[in-house]
Amino acid sequence: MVSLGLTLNNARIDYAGHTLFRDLTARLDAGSWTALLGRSGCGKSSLLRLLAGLEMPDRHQLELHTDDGRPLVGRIAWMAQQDLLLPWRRVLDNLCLGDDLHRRPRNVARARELLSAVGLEGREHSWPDALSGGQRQRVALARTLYQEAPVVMMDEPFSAVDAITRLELHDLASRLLDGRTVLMVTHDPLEALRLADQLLVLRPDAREGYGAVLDRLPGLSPPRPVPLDTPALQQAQAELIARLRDPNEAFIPAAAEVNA
Ligand SMILES: Nc1ncnc2c1ncn2[C@@H]1O[C@H](COP(=O)(O)OP(=O)(O)OP(=O)(O)O)[C@@H](O)[C@H]1O
Repeated sequence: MVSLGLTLNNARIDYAGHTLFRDLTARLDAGSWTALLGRSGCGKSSLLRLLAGLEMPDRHQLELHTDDGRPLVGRIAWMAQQDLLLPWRRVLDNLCLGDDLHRRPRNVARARELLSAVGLEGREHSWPDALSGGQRQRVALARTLYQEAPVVMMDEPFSAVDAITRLELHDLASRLLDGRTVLMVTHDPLEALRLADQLLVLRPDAREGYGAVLDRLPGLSPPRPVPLDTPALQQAQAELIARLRDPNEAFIPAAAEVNA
């Protein structure tokens, strides 16, 4: 699969006459992983939905450029906090849902391969209700990968599972999504720092009526995910939390660890 970079300019959303943000600009390099952070209600999910071309109420605007100049439509996979598995379809049927909807032939071998990659070999005929939350998120990850989209948008994909499962999913996602351009909303600074090549932080703009602005912060250097015992990870986590609390706080991971 060919990696695809994106540039967005002049992103704006207004809800009920209130400006959530305007004039936002960002660059998602081909094959890179970007974490989108910010306080609750600042507009992260709305920005993700805008980029993904999902339905937006009220006034909105976006100039989105793909590196190959072709439309992004049909080249995005979406993964949400809730696994969004259909309870009346077995695991394999959930993976192949897109094929069935578009009346395309299924690639059952690939679906099985992906289920095996996420540790669910032999569960293709299970009902979603018979799986744990972590297993269901693994199916959701396999379904995201099955779509073979070069761009993946994820809205708090690992927030509903326990801490250890979350770490396991970081390993899996990082390995399996390698080469895709990923934009992930997360509330978890550790998750952002372990996985992302750059961090985008939405924060309130001091200017009246402007809504939120987007700050770009560098990620830590590879490997991905950054191992938990990396000293720079602990330091960067503390700095990022301080920065999320107060946008004037410095965020300067040790120079040797900076990826930008
Ligand atoms: N469809 C909508 N109509 C009107 N207002 C909306 C709509 N969707 C979101 N909002 C408002 O826009 C603001 C931003 O919501 P959004 O869900 O994008 O924030 P968020 O940063 O993702 O929040 P959280 O971290 O809590 O998930 C909130 O004040 C929300 O109430």
